[in-house]
Amino acid sequence: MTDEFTTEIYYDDDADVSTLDDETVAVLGYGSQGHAHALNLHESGVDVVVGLREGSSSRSAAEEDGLEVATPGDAVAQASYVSVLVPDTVQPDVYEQSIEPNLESGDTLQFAHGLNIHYNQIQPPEDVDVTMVAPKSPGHLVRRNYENDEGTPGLLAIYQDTTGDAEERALAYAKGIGCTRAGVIETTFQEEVESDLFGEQAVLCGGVTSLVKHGYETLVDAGYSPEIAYFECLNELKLIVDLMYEGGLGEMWDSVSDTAEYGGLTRGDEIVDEHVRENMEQALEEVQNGEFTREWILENQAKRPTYSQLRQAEKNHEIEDVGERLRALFAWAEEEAEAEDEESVQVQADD
Ligand SMILES: NC(=O)C1=CN([C@@H]2O[C@H](COP(=O)(O)OP(=O)(O)OC[C@H]3O[C@@H](n4cnc5c(N)ncnc54)[C@H](O)[C@@H]3O)[C@@H](O)[C@H]2O)C=CC1
Ligand SMILES: CC(=O)[C@](C)(O)C(=O)O
Ligand SMILES: [Mg+2]
Ligand SMILES: [Mg+2]
Repeated sequence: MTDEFTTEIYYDDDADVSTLDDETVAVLGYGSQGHAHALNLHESGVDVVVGLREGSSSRSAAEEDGLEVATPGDAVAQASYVSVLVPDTVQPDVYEQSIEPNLESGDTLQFAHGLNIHYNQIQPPEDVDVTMVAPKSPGHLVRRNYENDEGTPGLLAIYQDTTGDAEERALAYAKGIGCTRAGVIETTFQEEVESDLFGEQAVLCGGVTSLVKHGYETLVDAGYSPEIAYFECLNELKLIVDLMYEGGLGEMWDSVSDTAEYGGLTRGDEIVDEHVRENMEQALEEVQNGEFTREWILENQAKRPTYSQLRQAEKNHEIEDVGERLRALFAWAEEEAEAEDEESVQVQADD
């Protein structure tokens, strides 16, 4: 642990996976996060059982990966540590049907995102620990980083500590999935949920795809070739972000030309301007006051009409077609396609 920062950050030396030696961890769900947590914990020496419904297509993937699989209810009954890694929208049902009836006093209920606890969709009994270890990464990279002896930063929060050991056990879990290699920040469920929802909407997923599409469309509508627009606005973004990831904004500015730096510094804030900032504040407010979550819950109750439509429109965007054709011609594309095939056999998230 270090006190150089505004908040506590834990590293490998602060955690001991053997804290979980006498426990069985039930990992419910074998999707993006589920497969990564289950496999990383298993390889860290933790006793893992994966909880999946009979007939779930994830079952064969988990079994082929050498993991023990049971129904969600049986997995919870066997375990003292229950990691809830089914989609946020199904967690309340899974909780009601399979978790609650099989929870015992002193068990731990562990989440990778605090949505259902923070917005009161799951109300656990008072005699269990409720914790969160939330990797700040897509699940597939939690797995890839672990396999490459690297780590993924994560957040840790304790909502309820009845045993007195909640923190120690959550740290052991965080170490087991590889998060303490990169740093685990202590936070609250509220701070994790609000910052995570804001981040994915405004910057990571929503903001960046919108920026890419606007850039692409501006060029193509002005008569430039779709292939050039794709390389300029999508492909090269990864290369630029890699530099920021490695060395901050400064390393990126140092690597690009002075012309790019001057153009970026003068035009960037004119394009992504104060109005965008106001929109971000609005999105944050809708997260904070629960409006976004209410909308998402109702959208699911209505069987996702808006979500399905928007997903389809995104799939149909011209940039997806151009990109697919260009990526297929990358010299290393065959190797990548093979690796992806292997991964998709391993992880079938939607079943
Ligand atoms: N996707 C990501 O990279 C991240 C996800 N999280 C959080 O992790 C949790 C899990 O999210 P993902 O990994 O994206 O989920 P996912 O959508 O990849 O999970 C699918 C898995 O859940 C199982 N499943 C689906 N419906 C089920 C049901 N009714 N009963 C039992 N099992 C069911 C499927 O069989 C599959 O194994 C969520 O709380 C999410 O917010 C946190 C950080 C990043
Ligand atoms: C990958 C991640 O951390 C997200 C964007 O918060 C999520 O998938 O929910
Ligand atoms: Mg996140
Ligand atoms: Mg998220």
